[in-house]
This record gives sequence, structure tokens and C-alpha cells, in this order.
Amino acid sequence: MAAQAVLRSSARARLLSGAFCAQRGGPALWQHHQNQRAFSNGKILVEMDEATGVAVMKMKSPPVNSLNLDFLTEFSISLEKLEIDRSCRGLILTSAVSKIFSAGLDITEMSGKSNEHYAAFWRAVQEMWLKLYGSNMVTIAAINGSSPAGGCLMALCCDYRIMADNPKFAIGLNETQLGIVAPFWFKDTMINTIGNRATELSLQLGQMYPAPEALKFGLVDKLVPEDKVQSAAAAAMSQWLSVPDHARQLTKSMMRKPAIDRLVKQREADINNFVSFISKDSIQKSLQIYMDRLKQKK
Ligand SMILES: CC/C=C\C/C=C\C/C=C\CCC/C=C/C(=O)SCCNC(=O)CCNC(=O)[C@H](O)C(C)(C)COP(=O)(O)OP(=O)(O)OC[C@H]1O[C@@H](n2cnc3c(N)ncnc32)[C@H](O)[C@@H]1OP(=O)(O)O
Repeated sequence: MAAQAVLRSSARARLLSGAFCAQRGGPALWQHHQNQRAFSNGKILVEMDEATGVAVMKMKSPPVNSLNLDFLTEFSISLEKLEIDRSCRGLILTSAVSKIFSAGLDITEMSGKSNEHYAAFWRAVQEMWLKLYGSNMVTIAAINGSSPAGGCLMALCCDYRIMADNPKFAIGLNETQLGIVAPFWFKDTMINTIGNRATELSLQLGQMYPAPEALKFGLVDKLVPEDKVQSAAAAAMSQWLSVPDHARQLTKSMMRKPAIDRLVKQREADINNFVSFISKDSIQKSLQIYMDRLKQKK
């Protein structure tokens, strides 16, 4: 809990000091309507039901909800805002973009930029993971579309995953297919979900699993028809919220703290490692080839 407390208090200090917000022109304010509250800061919409204490966070950064520096900053601010709100007990993470949950890290943020930019970007990716994986809220991913790499990581950070039963939607950590490597904390998150052997296969092959296969591997917990994803997430949430918060939170922390502590201890080294890896000519070339292929498939 100590690392989590430090994280939470430093993030809270930043939030309250407005360091993030000043940079982005001020915090998004709650809008009230009956027993609903909502705020939006451009790429993310949050709607909270005050009666249930459940917030729904919708990623809305078309075309594919790729995780760029702006998105990640807004995501972390939004999450922190919910985390410090004592009336919010549960979070459903989903997408407002049709057919896509999230395309993962924005590849253009990892190509042709300065080392300073890579470092700031990676710090933001770490921050997203630390906050979501370490959240005290019940977190449920309502995966209503494809979810490669960083998108899969976001889903894996949640406590429970419900995916649309459509074989066209795939999920997985496909980094090796891009010629890059999932860092140890991506790997740890996957091991904690599906176990060591399945993770080894999955990561080495850079495997993307169509929804039915993802269910077999335990990468997601439940499949439901596409139009039932949100209602199934709400139903699962009420079951999770029937457990006393303090007991559930301590249990969650016990399960996740070793992985979180590991990154907290090595945060700067991990950033340096990312920067030296991603700035290599050979890696830049691989990413370029992958991006060219993506564009050519049209
Ligand atoms: C010992 C250890 C040593 C070293 C480790 C050290 C450090 C670690 C180093 C690196 C770690 C990096 C970890 C990286 C994680 C990631 O998340 S990488 C991103 C992976 N994502 C993908 O592979 C997704 C690629 N996209 C797709 O498969 C498809 O786009 C889609 C299935 C998501 C959607 O398909 P469609 O609906 O058909 O849409 P389009 O393909 O036409 O795409 C529309 C538009 O969006 C652009 N785009 C798609 N994905 C991305 C992306 N991730 N980033 C940026 N842009 C993206 C795509 O090019 C199209 O653009 P336009 O052509 O319209 O301009």
C-alpha cells in the first residue's frame, strides 16, 4: 500500500497544483444533471451515476483511440479525479469509437521524435499503468472492439474484462510483430492474468486473439453480444460492488503490489531503457515498415 499511497499523493499534489491542468487550459469541470454527473476533456468522456457510484469512462479519440501523450495525460487526470472522489467506487472503461477499444500506443509518438519526447511519452505510459493497475476502484473493461498492445494492457489493468462476441475483434500484446518488445511491466500484467506459459507464447509470437480465443486463454473473462457489452459490464459491476470495499481493495493490493513496486523502484531506469531502445535506427526502421504496411492495407 505504501507505494500506492506515495503514487496517489504525488498525483493528487500535481492535480491540485494544476500542473497538468494549466498546461491544458484548466481542469474539466463536472456538469450536473439530476443524479448524473459528467465531465469531458476532449479525448475522454466520463459519466458518473451518483446513485450507484459507478463512472463510465469512454475513450473518444478517433479514428482508433491511439494512446498519444495528450490522450495519456487526459486519461491520468480523469482517473485521478475519480480516484480522489470518495463517492466513486467503480469504473467501467470503454470506447466511444465504433469497432475499436484502443489501437494501443500511438506509433507516431515513438517515431522520428527527440529523446526528450520519448522520455516524456514513456513516463505518461507508465503513469497510466500505475494509476489504472493500482486503482482502488473496481475497474471493469467493456471491450467493444479491437484492442492491440497498449489497448490490451489497459484492459488487463482492469479487474474484470467483458468483450464483444465478435471474432473480428482481436486483443493481445502484439509488440514483437512491430519489431519492438513489451517491457517487463506489460509482461507482469499479462502473467498475472493468464499465467507464465500462456504469456510466453503470447508475447514471443506477438499473438492477437480473436474474441472467442481470448476467452479460452483467460485474456478476457466473458463474451457477450456486441449490444450487451455495456449492460453486462454494469451487471458485473454491481456484483463486484457488493463486496466490502476495504476487503476487496486490500486483496487487490496484495495481488498487484509486487508488480507495481517493481516499476516504481525502476521508473527512471525503465525510461532510459525505453529511450535507448526506441531511438535505435533498426527499431525506427521496423516501426516505419509496420506503419507503411498499416497504411497499405487500405
Ligand atoms: C529486454 C527488453 C528490452 C527492451 C524493452 C525496452 C523498452 C520497451 C520498448 C518498446 C515498448 C513499446 C510498447 C508498445 C506498445 C504499443 O501499443 S505499440 C502499438 C501497437 N498497435 C498496433 O499494432 C495497432 C495497429 N493498428 C491496427 O491494427 C488497426 O489500425 C486497428 C485494428 C486498430 C484498426 O483497424 P481499422 O479500423 O481498419 O483502421 P486503420 O488500420 O485504417 O487505421 C486508421 C488510422 O489510424 C492509424 N493507426 C492505427 N493504429 C495506430 C497506432 N497504434 N498508432 C498510430 N496510428 C495508428 C492508421 O495508420 C490509420 O491512419 P491513416 O492511414 O488514416 O492516416
